[in-house]
Amino acid sequence: MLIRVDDVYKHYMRQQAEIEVLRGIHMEIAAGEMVAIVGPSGAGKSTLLHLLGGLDRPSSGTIYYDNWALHQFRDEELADFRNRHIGFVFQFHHLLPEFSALENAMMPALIQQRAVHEARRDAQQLLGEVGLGDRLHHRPGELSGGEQQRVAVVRALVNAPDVVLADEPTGNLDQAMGQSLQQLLRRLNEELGHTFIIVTHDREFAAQMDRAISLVDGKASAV
Ligand SMILES: Nc1ncnc2c1ncn2[C@@H]1O[C@H](COP(=O)(O)OP(=O)(O)OP(=O)(O)O)[C@@H](O)[C@H]1O
Repeated sequence: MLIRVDDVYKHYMRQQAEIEVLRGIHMEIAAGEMVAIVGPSGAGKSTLLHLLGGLDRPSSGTIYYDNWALHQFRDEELADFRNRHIGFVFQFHHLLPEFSALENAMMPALIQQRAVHEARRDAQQLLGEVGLGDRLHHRPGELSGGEQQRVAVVRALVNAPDVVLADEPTGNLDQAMGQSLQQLLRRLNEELGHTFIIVTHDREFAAQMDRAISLVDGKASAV
């Protein structure tokens, strides 16, 4: 699925003053690409990722997924679109503490009202692929940070989304765990062919991807 961002602006109101965070973003991302979004703190990287994921709406401009313009969807349609086509991985993985790794990973499939046995099969297979085949019934509190982050990656992939959006997925991991997660994301991109858009401060990680887009002063440019 081709993603096209056309002249997107985003401003926030703060203490009655308008701050313009994104000022006319243009970009295109092809199916299967793995793209880094880099830029200084406060540049609007997370803001852009939220807009791409339909978690928030631009102040003006349009985001297209193939021929669908996100702004044409009503809120509930957007939520459904998100659940079908987009997987999210955040820095703090937001796993549900009362549920096992397997149950957490199945959650988006159950929300999509897929059959429980299918959800379980897909989540279990992906957990095996990320090396957690023997951790299925552990709760998040019984897993290491890197293991929790891998569960969050599986949860993002379980509905076979077209696009995976990740916001600093390695941000709270130590170096070794961060690197192993980077390699895992790269391998999943190559093997499964999902499009990955990843906000990262890590230059080495950005350099491993197909390309990087830099956000500075509210505008995007190729690195
Ligand atoms: N909901 C909001 N209301 C008001 N201002 C906001 C809101 N969300 C973000 N901002 C502001 O927009 C700017 C961009 O924030 P954003 O989180 O997108 O930056 P970032 O590039 O992801 O930064 P970092 O690398 O530090 O995470 C910041 O100045 C931030 O304070």
